Amino acid sequence: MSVTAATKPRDVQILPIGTNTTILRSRSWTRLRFEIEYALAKGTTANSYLIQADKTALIDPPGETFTAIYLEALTKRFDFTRLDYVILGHVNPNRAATLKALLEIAPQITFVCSNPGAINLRGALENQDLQILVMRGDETLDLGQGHHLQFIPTPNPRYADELCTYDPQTEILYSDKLFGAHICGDQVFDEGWEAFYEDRRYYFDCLMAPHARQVETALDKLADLPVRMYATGHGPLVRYGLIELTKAYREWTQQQTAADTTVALIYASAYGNTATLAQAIARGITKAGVSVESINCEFADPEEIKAAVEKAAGFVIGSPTLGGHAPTPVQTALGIVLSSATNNKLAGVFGSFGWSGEAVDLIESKLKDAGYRFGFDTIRVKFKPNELTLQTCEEAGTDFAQALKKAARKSIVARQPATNVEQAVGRIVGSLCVVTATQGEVKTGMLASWVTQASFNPPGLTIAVAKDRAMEPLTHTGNQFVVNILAEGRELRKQFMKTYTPGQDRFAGVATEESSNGGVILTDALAYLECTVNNRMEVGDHWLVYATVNNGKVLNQDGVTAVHHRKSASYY
Ligand SMILES: Cc1cc2nc3c(=O)[nH]c(=O)nc-3n(C[C@H](O)[C@H](O)[C@H](O)COP(=O)(O)O)c2cc1C
Repeated sequence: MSVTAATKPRDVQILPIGTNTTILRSRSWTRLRFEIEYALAKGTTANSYLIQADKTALIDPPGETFTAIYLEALTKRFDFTRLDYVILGHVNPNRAATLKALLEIAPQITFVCSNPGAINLRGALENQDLQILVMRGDETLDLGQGHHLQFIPTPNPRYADELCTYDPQTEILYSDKLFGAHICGDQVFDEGWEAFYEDRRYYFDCLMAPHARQVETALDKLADLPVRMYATGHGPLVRYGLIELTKAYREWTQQQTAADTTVALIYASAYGNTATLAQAIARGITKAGVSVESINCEFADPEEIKAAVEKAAGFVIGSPTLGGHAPTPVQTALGIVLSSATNNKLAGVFGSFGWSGEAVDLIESKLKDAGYRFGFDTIRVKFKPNELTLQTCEEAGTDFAQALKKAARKSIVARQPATNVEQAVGRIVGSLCVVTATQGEVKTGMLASWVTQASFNPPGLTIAVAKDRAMEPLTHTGNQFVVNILAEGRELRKQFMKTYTPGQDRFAGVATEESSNGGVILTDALAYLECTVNNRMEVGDHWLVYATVNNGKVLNQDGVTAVHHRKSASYY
């Protein structure tokens, strides 16, 4: 049997990367969890580092799915009685099992983390007596032989305890969540870094864009360090493309902070489920060109919440239900929202619950009573989200953003007549197609008329996909889709011109078959083409997706290709 990503076992890859410095990459070849940041399904690596100078420090041991194999790999190369410090870029409950196991074999460990990290750590390990060195920004840690470590707190709403570590000996910045990517492979460094660009951008869009302001502050704090390498928490290390990636992070954050329309995304999450929903909603909003100011109300002060709500065109509140209530920080935030948000702002509510879900009901009813309009139907998810609930969240976020953009356009100008250029460009015609794609349980389809043959050998085509289309996440390099070319006639066209609610089945009532690449063939189409995405290019408000055609067939020999005629380039 051949070893594919789906069957490849998890392992730990070990390599020296600098003086006295080793990386241990815990590799997961398949999608790790149902969180939007893993949606490209390329696996990931949890990167940990070992610095062995006069003193020894271990940075960021992995989560519990790796506890056994990670410790086994380390035991073969390292004497645990020599381990002095464990440095944590952030503390998440998932790491607790590994840290507890480490403490058992090396009880002398001193943990090194930020102040909020220390609070999380004592909670996660259920131990108030841990030895912890708290790094607030000015303190350093000398491991000897030039490894005089500096620490830079880079907090954000999702990881309030984030801490970067800089080693002047090797000029390595241990950047935790910053600059990462979810990709698994044999390559440790980023030679040929352009190939990772798409994944890094997607990772940024999911994880960084909703708190671009804090990312900008982090970039400012890190700007003066002479860094030779970003030792990231996930994916290949950044060495060759360091300058370009730093510049790209600046540009991407500025795109967010400069956007005209903002949504305040206010939430709390005790166990991470509501935070996962928040991230998917944020992704849906930002991909439609509206920026998100995300606020974790556990760590935000009232003034910050008030300012974000006043500035925003809409707000979305998320809460878990704990003991029949919304947690106190959410109740406080709701009070601030009700007293500071005028009721022409668009509202949305979501949350994870276990059995009764009172928190979401309470927030929804208070907002309704206060007269707010809702940008999507309230989202209630039982415990952990799955692929479908995440898709629903993403699409709900996009609907929310589109409603805001529409309102903003209306308030500026009545529809302007098409310009000469728009009229002329509008005369370009394309055949009318329905592009369909499947990933796991998610099936989607969209009407497209910007489909063009692009190459003959291999047979290839381009499709322009608007950035806010539901389909967009399924059109990344390596994804497969089917182009169903429609025949003249309105039936199929009508089905896909409807407006769909988030997560709604777009194929209900339509005759379909499964294609050999797992996609959806519309049996009543004129022809279909099975394609694999080869490349994508950012072109203004669209992604231009180049795909090669692996298979295809004419289904209706007598039909004529439906063509989409328009009067102007400014609408579809
Ligand atoms: C201590 C505790 C109390 C809970 N109380 C409720 C409850 O009263 N009603 C309910 O629907 N779910 C309850 N749950 C389930 C949580 O709402 C559920 O685990 C949810 O996914 C947590 O979301 P979070 O990960 O964003 O914190 C409770 C869970 C815990 C741990």
